[in-house]
Amino acid sequence: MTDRLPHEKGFHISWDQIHRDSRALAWRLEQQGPGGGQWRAVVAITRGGLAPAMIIARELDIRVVDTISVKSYDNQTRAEAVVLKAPQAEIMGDDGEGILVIDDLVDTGKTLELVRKLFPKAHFATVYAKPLGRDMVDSFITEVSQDTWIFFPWDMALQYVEPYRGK
Ligand SMILES: O=P(O)(O)OC[C@H]1O[C@H](OP(=O)(O)OP(=O)(O)O)[C@H](O)[C@@H]1O
Ligand code: HPA
Ligand SMILES: [Mg+2]
Repeated sequence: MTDRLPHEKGFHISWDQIHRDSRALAWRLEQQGPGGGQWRAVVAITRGGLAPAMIIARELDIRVVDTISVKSYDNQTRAEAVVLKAPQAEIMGDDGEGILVIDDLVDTGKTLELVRKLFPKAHFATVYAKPLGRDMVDSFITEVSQDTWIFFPWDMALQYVEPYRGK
């Protein structure tokens, strides 16, 4: 299945912004570990979840960090989500209880739906969320509208722009 979603607006996130928003998410997650204690591990949904997961693991002093690789988009075109690499079975346990699964954003929710099926008791957190996928995530920081495409700093480069008052 593939479908092309219209994205009327762009939301451009700087490194500074994702750092601040990921820290805010870490602080929100601090009290929510199993029994109010420490999370057993952080699992990043690669690739987009890697940078936020690193910041969150650092803030919460979690040293066990693993990844699950899910691919679901080619540029702005959505395709069926597939797991390309699973996290270590000993880390995840039977159902993911006590594990913090981190992604940069939830859009349609298909990626998280797939990971949730595998680890139903994990806690799912994203930095940004769109309305269609919001119910798939347990914690997030900022919501944007469904017709907004979020541009992350790792996908962008600084470049010259002409002055507003041209020649
Ligand atoms: O809620 P959904 O509609 O499933 O979309 C959200 C997912 O899509 C993007 O990943 P992508 O599959 O593009 O891979 P990437 O992280 O490697 O860029 C994003 O990083 C999320 O993981
Ligand atoms: O808005 C988005 N931005 C970047 N990657 C994405 N993957 C799904 N939605 C998005
Ligand atoms: Mg991703």
